[in-house]
This record gives sequence, C-alpha cells and structure tokens, in this order.
Amino acid sequence: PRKIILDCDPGHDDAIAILLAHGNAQIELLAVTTVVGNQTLDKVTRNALAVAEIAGIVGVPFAAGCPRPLVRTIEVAPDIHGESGMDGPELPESTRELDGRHAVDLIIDTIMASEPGEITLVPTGGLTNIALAARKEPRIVSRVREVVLMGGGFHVGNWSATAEFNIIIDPEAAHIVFNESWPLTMVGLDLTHQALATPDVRARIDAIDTTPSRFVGELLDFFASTYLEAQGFAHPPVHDPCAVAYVIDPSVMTVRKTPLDVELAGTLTLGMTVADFRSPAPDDCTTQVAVDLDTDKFWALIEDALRRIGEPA
Ligand SMILES: Nc1ccc([C@@H]2N[C@H](CO)[C@@H](O)[C@H]2O)cc1
Ligand SMILES: [Ca+2]
Repeated sequence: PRKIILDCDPGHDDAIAILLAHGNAQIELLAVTTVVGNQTLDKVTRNALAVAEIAGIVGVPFAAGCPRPLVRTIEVAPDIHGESGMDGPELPESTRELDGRHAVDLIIDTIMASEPGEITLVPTGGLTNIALAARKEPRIVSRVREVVLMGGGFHVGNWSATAEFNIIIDPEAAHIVFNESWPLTMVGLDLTHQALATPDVRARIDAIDTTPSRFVGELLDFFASTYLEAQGFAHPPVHDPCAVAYVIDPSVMTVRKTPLDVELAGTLTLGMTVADFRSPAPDDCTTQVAVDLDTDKFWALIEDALRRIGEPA
C-alpha cells in the first residue's frame, strides 16, 4: 500500500479526503495533521477528530499544527465552510486524544522513522506545516516519495482572480514547498473543478446508506448551498479527495510535467501558482500539474471507500 500523511483543514472536502484515505485498501494512513485554513486551528482540529469518530478511525495519530500562516494574518473561509468549518452535519463530540506532538514534529518523526521513498505527503490545506517541517528537518525532502497537494491552479483562482485559497493564505509557505527538490504534483482548481458532486453522484452515495455516507450527504448538502451562493456553482467541486485519488490510482487524472513557482510580489497575482508551459520542460523539472479527471473512476473510488468503511462499530 501507499503510506501517506494527510495534512488538512477540515473543511467539507478535507473530510471526504480523510474518508477516502481511510476507506481505500491501497492507502495506509499513517497520520492526520491539521493546519489553520478553512477555519481556525481549534475548529479544523475538532472537525478532523469528529471525522475520525464517525468513520471509526483507530490507531492513527492526529496532531494539530500551525495556528496561523508564517508571515500573514489568518484568513478563513466561512462563506463556504461555515462558522464551524464543517457546517451542515451534527458533529459528534470526540473522546479521542490528539498526539502530544505538534503536527510539524509528527510529520518529521514519521518520515525519519520510515525508509526513504516510502511516505507520500498529501497536503489539502495551507502549506504552513509542510514548509516548517522542511525547514526544521531538511532531510525529509529527500526521504519523501512525493508531495501530492490540492492547491493552486494554472488558469483558475478562487480567492482572487489569479490565486487559489490554500496557496494565497500562506504564499510564503507555498513558495518554500514548491521550490524544494521533492517530486511535487499540484492538483489544482483546473482539475478539482471537474470533481462536481452532481445529483447522480449524490444518489449513488445516498444508496450506500451508512452513518459515514449519510455524513457525506449532509456535508454535500451544505457545500452545495454555499458553493451556489458564494461562487455560483450548480454543483460543488469536491477538491481535496482528488489529491488522495491520484495517490491511489494515478490513471484517475492526466498530468503534465511543468515548472511551477509561487508569486510573492504581485499586486494582482500574489499567491498565483505560475506554470511555465513552454516546451520542452527542463529535464530537472520535479513538478507536474494535474489536467484532466476521469470523473467516473474518481467517484467510483469514493463510493468504494464508503462501502469498505461500512457502518463502524
Ligand atoms: N471558496 C473556497 C475556499 C477554500 C476551500 C478549501 N481550499 C481548497 C480549495 O480552494 C480546498 O482544500 C478546500 O478545502 C474551498 C473553497
Ligand atoms: Ca482543504
């Protein structure tokens, strides 16, 4: 199986990414870490533990990370995720204990305790924890198999005309992560805006009829309402599971080797992930962008994971 660390800011779509990672047989979820983003750190951490409760995740350490970006002030996304960060479903109180370590230390310790090339980092929120981990322990960069992140976009923004939320809330952290030497796949909005939870998808999830699938349905109800209201989408794009899906089965999307960098000085372009599509891509290019999603294959992975989770004890 592919061993992954999921660094997230639940977040409706982060929650579905956790369920996909937990439910899929090819993924071994080594740790879940949280970072400020969609909501404050305490809210997204509480939400992550609620998902663990609902899905019956045991034996996986959860750790909280950075409560604010490296340089800038906090910017949350209540218009999409609500005041709790996961509005819609009733969230169970979780009796679970967090790992005693900071997320950055859990990430470092987990990677340094494993063989080189074993662990894949899957960030689905701002990149603050990942940047700090690479600065605190540079050896993780060569030991990580690859970074597969949800964030950015080569022709699309959602928090400004040119920038995507996960990048622009901590562009300095993103600049660090995108410029390390590890292999990096950017699963950006160009790809994730194809992962639309249509009524047909909803019907297939509802037919599973378990506590976790009903939880996903309630997440999608809220996410659909805010995405229509705030961004005019007829159906909500479920961004974060796309990154996990690529780790599970790279054939779920097409990718293109492309130099990437993050704009830190732009007025209109701060936080833009700039893709250089000029051909040929340099031989030493370690970054690629996701382009086209096989939507049937993607949603089949989600449904399969929910079926495998079943009704937790
Ligand atoms: N408007 C909006 C803001 C933030 C997000 C979150 N950031 C990423 C998409 O921009 C996803 O990880 C999602 O959790 C989604 C929509
Ligand atoms: Ca997220």
